Amino acid sequence: MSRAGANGTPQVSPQDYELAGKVMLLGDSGVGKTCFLLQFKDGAFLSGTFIATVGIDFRNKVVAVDGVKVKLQIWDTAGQERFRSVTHAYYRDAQALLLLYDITSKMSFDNIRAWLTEIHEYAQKDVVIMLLGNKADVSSERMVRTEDGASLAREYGVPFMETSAKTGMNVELAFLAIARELKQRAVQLPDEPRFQIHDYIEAQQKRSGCCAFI
Ligand SMILES: Nc1nc2c(ncn2[C@@H]2O[C@H](COP(=O)(O)OP(=O)(O)OP(=O)(O)O)[C@@H](O)[C@H]2O)c(=O)[nH]1
Ligand SMILES: [Mg+2]
Repeated sequence: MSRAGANGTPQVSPQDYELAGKVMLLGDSGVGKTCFLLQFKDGAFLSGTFIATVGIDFRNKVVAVDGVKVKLQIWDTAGQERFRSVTHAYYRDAQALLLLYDITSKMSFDNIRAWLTEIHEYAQKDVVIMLLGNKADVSSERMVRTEDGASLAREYGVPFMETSAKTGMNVELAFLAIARELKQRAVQLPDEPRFQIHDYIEAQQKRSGCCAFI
């Protein structure tokens, strides 16, 4: 996390935000990373032909956390194996990683352990990780049970949610939870209780009447 202006980018001027953090989207090709980012950025879903990301791309979005503007610089990586060496180079700069699988693809879920091994190899030790089971809207083709996602996340001590880049379910919550965690790390007041990302997600999901699986 950096103060505004320390690593300003051309797309958002420094006065538009007070803190900045880098977030990376990871997971197998086709799990919905690009759609997840576009849903958050533009509130739109691109259905139809799947166009696999080549290499890496990023988008900025500024969100407000308790009156503090946090600029999330979100890196959308290619899930295809042949781009791995390109994306590895970016892990070290990331403060947060959203790791996605597709609930309709057992293989994408089985590969999560390998992704976590890569993360431990290449990312910063204190990186914030969140596991997301995407495409929750296609329940008829579900191949991964919600409990299995939740128990894998528990095993690794990371928060977990099912999401849909199509309907927008839990998309904003995932990014807001990350922004809040990054803000708390950057501006921790002495008497302020430590922010707990798990508790925050659970409370937000209860408020929205949705499902907490963390
Ligand atoms: N029903 C449904 N389809 C989705 C969802 N998210 C993505 N898709 C579809 O899944 C396909 C792959 O989505 P992408 O976002 O391009 O996948 P990706 O993870 O970026 O793939 P790579 O760039 O190759 O790593 C597309 O055809 C999307 O329309 C979702 O939440 N629900
Ligand atoms: Mg993509």
